[in-house]
Formats: sequence, C-alpha cells, structure tokens
Amino acid sequence: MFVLVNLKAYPCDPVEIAEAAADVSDETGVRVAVAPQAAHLSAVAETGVETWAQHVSPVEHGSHTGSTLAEAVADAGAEGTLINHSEARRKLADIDASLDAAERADLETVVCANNPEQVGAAAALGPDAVAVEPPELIGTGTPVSKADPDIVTDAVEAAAAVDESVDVFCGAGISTGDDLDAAADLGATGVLLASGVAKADDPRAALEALVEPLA
Ligand SMILES: O=C[C@H](O)COP(=O)(O)O
Repeated sequence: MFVLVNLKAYPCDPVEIAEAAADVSDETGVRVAVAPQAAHLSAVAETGVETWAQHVSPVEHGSHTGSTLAEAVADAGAEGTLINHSEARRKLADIDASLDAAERADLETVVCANNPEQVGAAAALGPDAVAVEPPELIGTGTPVSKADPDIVTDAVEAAAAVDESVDVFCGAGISTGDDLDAAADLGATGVLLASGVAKADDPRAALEALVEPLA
C-alpha cells in the first residue's frame, strides 16, 4: 500500500511530519509520501521523504503568473503530484493538461475524483493512479472504507474498465491501520489522507499506528 499524506493548508510543521514519515517508511518498508504546501517542498524533500506536490498547473514555461509549474516543483524535489481535488476542482481539459505538464517534468501522478464515474473519466487520461474520495467524508474521521465501501469497489471496477494499468487509491476519513486494511480489502492499492496525520497531536504516533498492520 502507498500512503500519501496531504498536508493541505493545515497549520502543522511540514518538516516534523516529513521526518516522521521518512523514519516510519524506513523502519517498516511501507511507502509513505508527504504532499506539503508548494513553498515547503524543498524543506520537506531535504528530509529524504518521498515528496509530492499538491498541484501542478496546466501550463508550460511562460507568462503564467500565479501558476505552479511542474518543472519548478520537480526542481524543488517533488517526485509526484496530486492533480484535481474536491477542495480545488478542475475542468477535465485542465486535468488533462496538468497530466501533460507532470509527464514533461517526470512526476508520478494521482488524479482525485469524487465518485466512480469521475474515476473512469480520469483513468481515460492516463494518470499513474486515481484516488476516489467522497467529498462529504473528507475531514470527518469516518473512513470511506466503512461508510461507503461500494464507492471504492465501484471505482476499482470503473478504472479497470478503462485502463487496467491505472492504480486506484481511496481517501476521506482514513486515520487508522484498520482503515488501511479495509481499503486494501476493497481493492485499493493506496490511500490518500490528511487530517488524521496533519491535525494529530502527535503526527509520528499517528503515522506509526497507521502503518502498523502493514509493517
Ligand atoms: O487529500 C486528502 C483527502 O482529502 C482526505 O482528507 P482527510 O484524510 O482529512 O479526510
């Protein structure tokens, strides 16, 4: 299982979480990556943790003030990028162009989607993975794998129907090792989570407990 921790814009210490994630990954062999704010990418990458951008803009080098250039996040140490999110929804054409930008910069990609229908559409664009996240469960602490398991199995089916090489992750409300186990049982090969780590009093302990069943 791939554990991708999105720090969103939470008031956490990105380097402290990155160091904990790097240690947990080294100690357990579980792949753990951290997606901080763009301004924190270099500092996070310097910890040695696998580092992801939260977004890359659908642009090339040029007159694009305010954009997040794929080449720039790669230069800062990012190895992958999220594209699209329920909290920052993009049009399909922009998702497609952001995937092109990520490919140019040699970034791995996960496209987020709200439901299995969007998963199918996203899979058709050829990302490395799609992540299904029911918006109503994000940040609730109620895991998608328990509250809406069918959405995960339907997403796995929808992606496979389009392109079997596209991995399917799930996210929303995931915070425990049991949630990870349940996600794997439903066919997900990764999880996307945020508040369970970024808002934890002790992010290191939260990460250790999270991956414990996989270690
Ligand atoms: O990008 C992460 C997801 O939106 C999940 O967030 P959450 O773990 O706080 O529910």
